[in-house]
Amino acid sequence: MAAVLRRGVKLISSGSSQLLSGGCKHGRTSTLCISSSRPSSSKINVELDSSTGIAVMRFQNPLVNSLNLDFLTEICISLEKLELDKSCRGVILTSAQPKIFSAGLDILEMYGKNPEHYAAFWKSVQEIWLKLYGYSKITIAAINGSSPAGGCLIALTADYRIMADNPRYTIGLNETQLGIVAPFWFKDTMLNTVGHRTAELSLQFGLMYTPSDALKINLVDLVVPEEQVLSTATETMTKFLAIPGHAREISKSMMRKPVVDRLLSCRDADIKNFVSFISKDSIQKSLGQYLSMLKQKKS
Ligand SMILES: CCCCCCCCC/C=C/C(=O)SCCNC(=O)CCNC(=O)[C@H](O)C(C)(C)COP(=O)(O)OP(=O)(O)OC[C@H]1O[C@@H](n2cnc3c(N)ncnc32)[C@H](O)[C@@H]1OP(=O)(O)O
Repeated sequence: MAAVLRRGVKLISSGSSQLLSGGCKHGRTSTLCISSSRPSSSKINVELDSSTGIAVMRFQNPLVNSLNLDFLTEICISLEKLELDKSCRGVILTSAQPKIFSAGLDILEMYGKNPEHYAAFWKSVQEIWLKLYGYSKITIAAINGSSPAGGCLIALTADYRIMADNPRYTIGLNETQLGIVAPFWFKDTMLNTVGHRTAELSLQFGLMYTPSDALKINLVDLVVPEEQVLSTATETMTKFLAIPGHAREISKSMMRKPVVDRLLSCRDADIKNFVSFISKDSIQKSLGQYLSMLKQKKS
């Protein structure tokens, strides 16, 4: 998978992404950059500081980092590469888009399409969750904007969540507000983070929380001024990295594996369930109304 381009520079190419080691310099540290072979179309940017082993993965899928099939696939491929790369010890997930961490699943992937498309899309949603929730390396979400539904799920898979202290930003699993239902593995991820009662209320009402409220229910671990989100994430990563890696990794797996295994044991059934649910006329109608509401909000 890796090809040596010149001394200290390696290229790993898969799909639309390339991984260059030692190819860029940022300040005093040499970094490893992943960018698209067609830079203008890349939906993520990854920089790995080879001196610390910390990678920063920035989501850059305009306008709002909505998670469509291509974007999910690109994130997954990059995560896989980083997981295989021995020089990477942890990944910080953040956004390059202003004010938005991720708008969640791209509603257009779930609206007005055929069952084959819904199945392929849902498989990629499963894939990203399985990859992130079961990720062997440390992940920290540097939440520098709003993060509804699938965006919240991505943040929830991280080992630690740091959110920008801006009351305009909200985070939560708001699926019921769209007339849809967070599947059991979204629910389990929430439950394992905030506890049963809070998850139950949160899911039924589709609650979105401001950073300070999210902190109160442990949906995020830390709220810091916006300009400090990334530096705090790096400091926190350093603390994680001080723990013997093998022991930390086994502890993480012990907490998460049963939940991961639960989805692994019924992936096909879960896809069938999603396709049948999302194809219902009533659900399509709800999604259509929600999309119109989003558009009207502007006018
Ligand atoms: C039984 C179980 C079985 C399984 C049952 C099924 C389970 C499904 C689980 C679903 C999980 C999800 O993530 S569902 C997705 C939930 N996501 C949301 O509800 C987010 C909705 N969006 C927002 O709240 C806002 O857009 C927000 C992200 C905060 C940004 O606000 P802004 O004012 O900055 O920007 P806006 O003007 O609103 O948005 C900019 C443009 O992006 C579009 N846009 C915004 N969010 C979008 C999205 N998620 N998908 C597509 N497009 C989106 C808008 O329509 C605009 O399009 P133009 O007008 O064309 O420019």
